[in-house]
Amino acid sequence: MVNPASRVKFVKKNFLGRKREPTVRVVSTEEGQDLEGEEEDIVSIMKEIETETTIARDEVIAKCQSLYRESQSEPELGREQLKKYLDSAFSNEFPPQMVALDASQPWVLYWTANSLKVLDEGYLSDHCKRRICEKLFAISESGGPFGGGIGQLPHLASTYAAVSALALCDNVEGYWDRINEKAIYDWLLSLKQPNGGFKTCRGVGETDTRGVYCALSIASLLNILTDELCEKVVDFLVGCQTYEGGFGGCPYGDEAHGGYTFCAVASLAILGALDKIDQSSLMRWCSQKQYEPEKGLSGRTNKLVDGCYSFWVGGAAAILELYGYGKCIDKLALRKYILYCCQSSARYGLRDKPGTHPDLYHTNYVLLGLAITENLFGFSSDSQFNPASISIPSRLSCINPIYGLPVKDFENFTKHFRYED
Ligand SMILES: CC(C)=CCC/C(C)=C/CC/C(C)=C/COP(=O)(O)OP(=O)(O)O
Ligand SMILES: [Zn+2]
Repeated sequence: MVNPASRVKFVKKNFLGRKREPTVRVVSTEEGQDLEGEEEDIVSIMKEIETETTIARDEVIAKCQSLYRESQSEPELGREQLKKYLDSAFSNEFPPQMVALDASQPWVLYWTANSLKVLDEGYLSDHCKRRICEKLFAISESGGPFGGGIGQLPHLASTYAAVSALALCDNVEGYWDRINEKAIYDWLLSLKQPNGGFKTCRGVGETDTRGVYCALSIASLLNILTDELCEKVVDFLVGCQTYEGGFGGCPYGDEAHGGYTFCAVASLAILGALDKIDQSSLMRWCSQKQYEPEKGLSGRTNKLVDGCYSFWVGGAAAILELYGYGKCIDKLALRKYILYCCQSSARYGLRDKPGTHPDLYHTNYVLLGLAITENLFGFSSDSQFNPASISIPSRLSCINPIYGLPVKDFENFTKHFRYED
């Protein structure tokens, strides 16, 4: 048998490059130990591995529990407050401290418009739809691909956000007919890498599952998904599933994370290749991201719950449910986390967790997560998307979990590019 101390030394020297000494502990697995003793052991191990994150988690738990105790009945979603918050994003200039969003202008449009439409299909006015399209076509007069703002290089993430935002605008002023599918297709092909991934930007830019998802979402919405574009993409994605069951950003060598996992699972769904991965370890991983007593979802092992993973992990779980693999998260518990812990009367908008400020990104993904808790996803016998509603109050628009868009908008947009009505 290998001596545990020399094994640790070997791992440390050859694989980890650690600066801190690892803790070695021999745990007895003999049967017949009394339960009391086991509990004591678990407590002492937990104390020994106290870190900045475990301390922060204790604080989050205390805040969530206090909110859960505050009101016996589940709080309602503050629709009117949210509408005001979202409308104000369209009518006010952003303050200078938000300058970093200059490279994410299509994202801001998508988050805001999508949140309004998930709240209520009628909340996005025709005036706003026109302004969104005008802004996007000012970024790319030729109809795509799109950069993050005027004069910026076309990027997969901003083109994904722009196309998603346009999908919400109901072909107002005929803008859908001005989208340049051919230019977008040629550009997507130029970003393709030999390993099956997509570079996010010509010349510069990283290659990971986010880029794959953006490329496939754009191409499938616009009906330009060809075999050439899809070549080796499944291999790239399959290689991103880690030993934990979730997906990292790149094949063979990345930590499983909710954001990358959503991108991989949604991409595999678009490619009809969910059967190529280990679904049961993926489902176990998704379940393990939901914590008690917080009830929300975290993005990776031993990290904190955050409202946006209601969609990144909740959406991956909804896609698995849609394709008949069963349930892997507790939707009613997630709903509780969202309604009790992600909204506050002090500030409009939805947030990551108690103690953080709301923002447009979290508002969109928390709302998408809440929408997921209101439906059971599945297909009808003739293979049509056929969600069933769960009877709970606060009906949001039913969403397509693969695209993060209301079903109605997804259907109108994709029909347009299939039949050119
Ligand atoms: C379509 C598209 C572009 C999707 C983006 C998906 C997404 C949210 C990716 C997240 C990437 C990442 C490593 C976050 C870690 O943040 P952190 O370390 O601050 O958070 P954590 O502690 O919760 O892991
Ligand atoms: Zn977040």
